[in-house]
Amino acid sequence: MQGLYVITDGSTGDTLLSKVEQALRGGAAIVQYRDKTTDQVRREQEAAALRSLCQQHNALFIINDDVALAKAVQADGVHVGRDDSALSAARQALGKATLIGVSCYNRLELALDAAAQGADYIAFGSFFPSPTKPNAPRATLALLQMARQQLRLPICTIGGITLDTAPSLLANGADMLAVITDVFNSPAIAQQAARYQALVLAQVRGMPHPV
Ligand SMILES: Cc1ncc(COP(=O)(O)OP(=O)(O)O)c(N)n1
Ligand SMILES: Cc1ncsc1CCOP(=O)(O)O
Ligand SMILES: [Mg+2]
Repeated sequence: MQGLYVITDGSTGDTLLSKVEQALRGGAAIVQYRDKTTDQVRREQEAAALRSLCQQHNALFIINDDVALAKAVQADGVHVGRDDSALSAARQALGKATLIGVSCYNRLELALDAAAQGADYIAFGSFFPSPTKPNAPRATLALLQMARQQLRLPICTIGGITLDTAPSLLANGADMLAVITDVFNSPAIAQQAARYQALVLAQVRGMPHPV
């Protein structure tokens, strides 16, 4: 797993679909549906629509928090944090073929534990002040470097990421850049997503080839 990982910004209905479609056109590799409401009917409709949109663009589709919804719409994966289902329960409900991502905040020990329990990727953050989650714990580039050395799993970074800060995350071992505001608040979403994908490609191309 690698590239721009966009997370929906709370938009609903046609606005949501249009914003995600633009991000996918720009090259987003992964889309997470993050909707904190309890409107189950709308949530299921939107998740199903986003799933087909992602399929059309060969992007992975991940559901935030809700293991049952991920199962209902056959999403590619689910993302869980400390207030959500345990990784073991999510794995039991979803099986081996579904991706499970785990939030590890600023704690390497959580990531090592998640890796040992079979997580498919782990996420650290917030790396920068986040307009979406201003009180999120702050992670450092030093933590990211250590995690890169100790973990074989794909590493996702999140929190206040912009085009200016993204290169520092990629240079220190991030595989994925999870972004809400800097993509979905952009007046030109597709172009903004394409700029992120270009940064990821530049990093991959600049990396020394394994011997
Ligand atoms: C890719 C990614 N990383 C971290 C989070 C945060 O998850 P969590 O701590 O469960 O907080 P909420 O997003 O549920 O408020 C995420 N969603 N995605
Ligand atoms: C869900 C989440 N977890 C830590 S920061 C964050 C929000 C990231 O959004 P933004 O890109 O707007 O800072
Ligand atoms: Mg959560």
